[in-house]
Amino acid sequence: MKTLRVDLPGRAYDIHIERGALDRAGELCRGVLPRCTRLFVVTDSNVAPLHLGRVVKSLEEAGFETACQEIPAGESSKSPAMLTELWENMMDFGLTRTDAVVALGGGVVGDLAGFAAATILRGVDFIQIPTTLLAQVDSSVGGKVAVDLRAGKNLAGAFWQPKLVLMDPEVLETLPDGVFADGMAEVIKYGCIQDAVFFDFLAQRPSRGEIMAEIEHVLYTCCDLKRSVVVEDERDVGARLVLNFGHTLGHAYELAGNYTRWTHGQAVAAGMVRAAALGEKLGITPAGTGERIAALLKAFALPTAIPCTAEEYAAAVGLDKKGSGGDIQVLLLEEMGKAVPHRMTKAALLEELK
Ligand SMILES: NC(=O)c1ccc[n+]([C@@H]2O[C@H](COP(=O)([O-])OP(=O)(O)OC[C@H]3O[C@@H](n4cnc5c(N)ncnc54)[C@H](O)[C@@H]3O)[C@@H](O)[C@H]2O)c1
Ligand SMILES: O=C(O)C(=O)C[C@@H](O)[C@H](O)[C@H](O)COP(=O)(O)O
Ligand SMILES: [Zn+2]
Repeated sequence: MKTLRVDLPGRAYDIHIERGALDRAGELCRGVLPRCTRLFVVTDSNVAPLHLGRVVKSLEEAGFETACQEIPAGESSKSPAMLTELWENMMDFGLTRTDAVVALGGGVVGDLAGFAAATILRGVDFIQIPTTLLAQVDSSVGGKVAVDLRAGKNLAGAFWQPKLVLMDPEVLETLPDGVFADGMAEVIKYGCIQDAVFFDFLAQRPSRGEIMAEIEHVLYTCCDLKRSVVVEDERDVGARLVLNFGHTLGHAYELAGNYTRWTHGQAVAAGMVRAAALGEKLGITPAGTGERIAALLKAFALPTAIPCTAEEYAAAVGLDKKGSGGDIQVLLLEEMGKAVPHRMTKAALLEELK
């Protein structure tokens, strides 16, 4: 069992990593929600049959009254329409300001349920129980919650920190290989942006079996890296920007695939390789860095290039939250393990991407 503290003033919380933790969800939630009587649990159609029963049993044994909403699995559920449905069902359940929302699932469930928690009754407590590798190493930590709009990804959202992140590495055993690989894209991202030693550690373990043999170390390392930047810059204006490495172009690839062709992890994988190539061309990233990243991504069958038109790049660059006016901050690697924001005009970036 390992615990990390996200030490934000007034909003500090633990990331609890423990095999079998799903069966302790009740007592662990009770520890951070002493006055709560009702829990509204959001999960999806794949996770519900696999893991929901154990969680609800444990929550009810700890004295919580529960209601569960199972959303259809997939990115299309991260929508304003689904958010409205959640709000209405929360009120029908009788949720009050001292009650809470539980997100049991991957990044889609976490982002959607988290935004519902941030907004219902002007904000109620929220617990993250991430069940994908991506959600465990990235989306459940740091409080970015959102839904997608027609125009693009994560365009309506909030910063709303959970009261607890409870992760059970055993739930990763039921993941399809492709979903495990999506998580590896964000795992590899941490090596690229913050920790060259961790990148080498991953490069020496280029398979699901080898990563799972060290899973507690992997989860702890990624969450610790994310925790460190979130504590420094919760609102994503400085240090936290590094977590967006590969995402400006990644969001363009998700858009190019109409949010169905490519998963977030796949799009980020190709986005990191393209960003490394851009950095190499601009003389900021050491030659050969993109190849090293691509080789590791390929070991997990992740794409290293995704077709995208100039219009799709322009649309995504225009919506990127790191942009203001005609400028954008692109994350580039100064060296393996060190990402830096690089300010350039949107026009110059689009020219480079041609
Ligand atoms: N908030 C953040 O900081 C942040 C960070 C990274 C990504 N994201 C968002 O996260 C989303 C992607 O998350 P994701 O990759 O977890 O996708 P996802 O939530 O769609 O989950 C992927 C698939 O795995 C299934 N699944 C989940 N847990 C399972 C389990 N234990 N066993 C079997 N199947 C399981 C799901 O039903 C789904 O079909 C994107 O919307 C992305 O924008 C947010
Ligand atoms: O937590 C962060 O900060 C991140 O940027 C993590 C990313 O992996 C994640 O995909 C995030 O949702 C992207 O946010 P956005 O601000 O680019 O919408
Ligand atoms: Zn991401």
